[in-house]
Amino acid sequence: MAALQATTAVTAMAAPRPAMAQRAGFKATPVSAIARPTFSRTLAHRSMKAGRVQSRVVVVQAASDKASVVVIGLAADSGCGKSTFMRRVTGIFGGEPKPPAGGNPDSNTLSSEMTTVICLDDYHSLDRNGRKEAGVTALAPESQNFDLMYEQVKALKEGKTVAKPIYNHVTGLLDPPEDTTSPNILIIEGLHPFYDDRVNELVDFRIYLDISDEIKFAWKIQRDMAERGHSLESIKASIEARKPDFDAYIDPQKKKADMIIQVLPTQLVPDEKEGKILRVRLIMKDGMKLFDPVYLFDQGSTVSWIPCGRKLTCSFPGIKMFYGPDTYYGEEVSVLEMDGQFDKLEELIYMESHLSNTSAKFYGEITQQMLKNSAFPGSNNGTGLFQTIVGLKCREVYERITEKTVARV
Ligand SMILES: Nc1ncnc2c1ncn2[C@@H]1O[C@H](COP(=O)(O)OP(=O)(O)OP(=O)(O)O)[C@@H](O)[C@H]1O
Ligand SMILES: O=C(CO)[C@H](O)[C@H](O)COP(=O)(O)O
Repeated sequence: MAALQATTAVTAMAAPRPAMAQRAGFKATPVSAIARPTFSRTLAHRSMKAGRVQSRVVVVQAASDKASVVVIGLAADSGCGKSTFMRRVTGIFGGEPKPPAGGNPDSNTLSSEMTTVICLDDYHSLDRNGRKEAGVTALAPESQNFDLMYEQVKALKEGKTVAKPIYNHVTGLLDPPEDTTSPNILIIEGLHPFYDDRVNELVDFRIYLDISDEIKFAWKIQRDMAERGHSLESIKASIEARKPDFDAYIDPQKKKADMIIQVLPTQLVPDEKEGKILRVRLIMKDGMKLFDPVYLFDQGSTVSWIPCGRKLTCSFPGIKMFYGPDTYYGEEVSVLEMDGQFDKLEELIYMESHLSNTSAKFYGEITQQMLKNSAFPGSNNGTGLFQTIVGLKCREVYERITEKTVARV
């Protein structure tokens, strides 16, 4: 059975974490003033046989003067739009996210000037063959190395460099580790960012993409059948095989999330099963120190709004917005909902002007981001709109924790 065993010994001084900024007392510091780590040396002792990687990884690094690394967690099942979401979020911080230069072409890591996105699939402890032999899915906790995940996310948060394993989705094997340096914003995305309490504690802002079974199925068919040549039966079988572990280990993480984007079939067209028109809900925890929930018209009220008419062009079935307070697993939340889709993306500015607490830095920033990313899936509906708003919230969380100002892009 293939297994990855890695121990990470880290000798470095942890940078102190500043007290959380009070909103009123922000001091603007240019992004260019953010310090980078000064020195890093990695010793990796590896022995590799077919299907088996044993790795002892020692990261030695001098104390970093980095003020604070903000960790954002994104949880979702596979094929639920994490990559698309990440492109929207990282775009808000500027720069083009790229895999590590000159490294493994199958690396799952994407870095830009301010952000690094690591995929938690890299902490699979069993490779594809190992899971097959053990009779477990990739969603099961026994397929993950949570000890290493915790050590490395903690080290990255402390400004250190780590030798992170790579799960190769092409070969299904665990590849030799890649050096990962500490960014300003670390995004951990995957199946289990909030499952292990130690890892969960390190996360500053938790996001969950909750895609209903009907829509997940429609997206899987679209991608795996149309683009990857899989049969309908094999897609159905793969979804069914994953379902018990998804329900047991992935889905419950949404209770721990600060914001949830829930994607459901539309209620505007009876029996619409193709997943083309979506009802999308942004569920936001109330009373959080690091962000304020978005609201429509009047905070705390319950509002239903059909924006279609003279100011917003809508073809059938139109758009219906909803906003109101609710409870979610016993916690107070605010919910913003959009059912339907836009005809003309540039007219989104009309809807944007009725939303408050969006964390936009200027009038029309949401519309500008949506137009910039108009080729991404979901750009004409609530998935793109709410992913963009959550991206702006990521920036707000970063600015509140670090007391730095991110330049507008
Ligand atoms: N908002 C959306 N609207 C419509 N389709 C979408 C949307 N987001 C994703 N999809 C569909 O789902 C597929 C998977 O999206 P994406 O690659 O972003 O997901 P993922 O969670 O990163 O997947 P994986 O973990 O399997 O790599 C896309 O190819 C697209 O067909
Ligand atoms: O759920 C998943 C996370 O994206 C993958 O299925 C898991 O990582 C296993 O990958 P593969 O199917 O390439 O062996």
